[in-house]
Amino acid sequence: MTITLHYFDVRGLGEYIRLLLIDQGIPFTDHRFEVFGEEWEKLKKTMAFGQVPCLTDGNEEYVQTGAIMRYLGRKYDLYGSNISEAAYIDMVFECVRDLRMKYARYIYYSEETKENYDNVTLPGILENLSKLLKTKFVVGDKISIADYVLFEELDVANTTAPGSLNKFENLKQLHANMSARPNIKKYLSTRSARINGVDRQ
Ligand SMILES: N[C@@H](CCC(=O)N[C@@H](CS)C(=O)NCC(=O)O)C(=O)O
Repeated sequence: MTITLHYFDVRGLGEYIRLLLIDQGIPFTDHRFEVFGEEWEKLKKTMAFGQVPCLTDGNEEYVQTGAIMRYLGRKYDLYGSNISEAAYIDMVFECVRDLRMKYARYIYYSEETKENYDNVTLPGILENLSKLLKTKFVVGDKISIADYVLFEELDVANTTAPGSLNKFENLKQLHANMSARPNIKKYLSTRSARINGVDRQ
């Protein structure tokens, strides 16, 4: 079965999925297209909710980032060992999604100033995430879908607000651990994609 990820040529929500597939050494086609370009306008009409990311696996087609990540998590054993671990993974996952939502509101709709985002919103959520991260990975020493989303958002924070992780030793350590994983390290060394669909970060 061939897996294809359809997403814009930016990191955005698609990057969580790319990181998981790359880290796990799962072959896939990384189908990228220009943000709001001609190809997208055609593709949009075929998408269940008119949005991406979209993952096809054989004849099946999945949309909604959380659904795709959980599908891959279940398929490749990256979703904890029991329902309690899965719930913890979901807690972190949803907290990270809240952070992305705040970032999106700030970057796309200017709902807050950069100063407020960097000094109040971002550190507030990082503090919550730091409290949730008690072990090497989100659940013990086994990687899960939550580690990929957390890593991506920490990396975004580290780029858009340099130094923002400094107060949170465990988040910094997770960022370092994830960056050092061989497949991720190789990918990061060549990645040039923008973080989002607009020109500022
Ligand atoms: N709830 C969806 C949101 C997906 C979403 O907002 N996709 C954006 C890109 S990140 C999109 O497709 N925008 C283009 C459009 O709406 O035309 C998810 O989590 O996947």
